[in-house]
Amino acid sequence: MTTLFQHNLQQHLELFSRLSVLDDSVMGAAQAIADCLRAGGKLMICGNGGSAADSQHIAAEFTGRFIKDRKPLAAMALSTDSSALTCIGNDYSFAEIFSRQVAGLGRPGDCLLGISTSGNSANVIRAVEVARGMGMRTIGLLGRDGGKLATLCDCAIVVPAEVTARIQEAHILIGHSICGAVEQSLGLVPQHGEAE
Ligand SMILES: O=C(CO)[C@@H](O)[C@H](O)[C@H](O)[C@H](O)COP(=O)(O)O
Ligand SMILES: [Zn+2]
Repeated sequence: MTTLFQHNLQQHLELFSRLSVLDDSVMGAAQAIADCLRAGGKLMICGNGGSAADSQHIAAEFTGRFIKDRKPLAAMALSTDSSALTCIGNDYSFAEIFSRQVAGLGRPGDCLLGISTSGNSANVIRAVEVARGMGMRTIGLLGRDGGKLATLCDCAIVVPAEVTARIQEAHILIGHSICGAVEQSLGLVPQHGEAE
């Protein structure tokens, strides 16, 4: 009888063994973000629950540091301001908690990264709709069949799995990879494999 941990580990390893199919979409997303930052734009990130945590984790890799010391990069999570979230959720609707921040803080040329394992969270969908209307680039970090966000986003990264926890584990690998690839594209760190 395998333990729950062994079961989860097998699922995780099986999924991760298939993730190289996402190489083009992950590197395409990194290129879009690097181009945005190079032009003076910023990256906004949103998601619910575990994906809210992933949003702030990834944003902090940009503004703080990832692996090596380098200049801060412009990124922000839209899941962290409890006053904005409760005001917008209370006075408007929960579906608007991210979109209203995008409308207030976003600028044409900025990027929005929406994280959703189902691809169907209404507040992430609204944020992407508003961002698109403002001339921002939109990237979906998704799972399952990608949901509604798969067709709505300029770039969709759809983790081919059904279990929310496994999808989230893949999302953070992808988030780290995007951050590293952006640093490389901006010339802030050596290319991987180069002597350091
Ligand atoms: O972390 C987990 C489950 O692993 C949960 O908090 C999960 O993120 C929440 O149920 C979210 O509301 C799910 O939303 P989404 O990924 O479908 O957009
Ligand atoms: Zn989780």
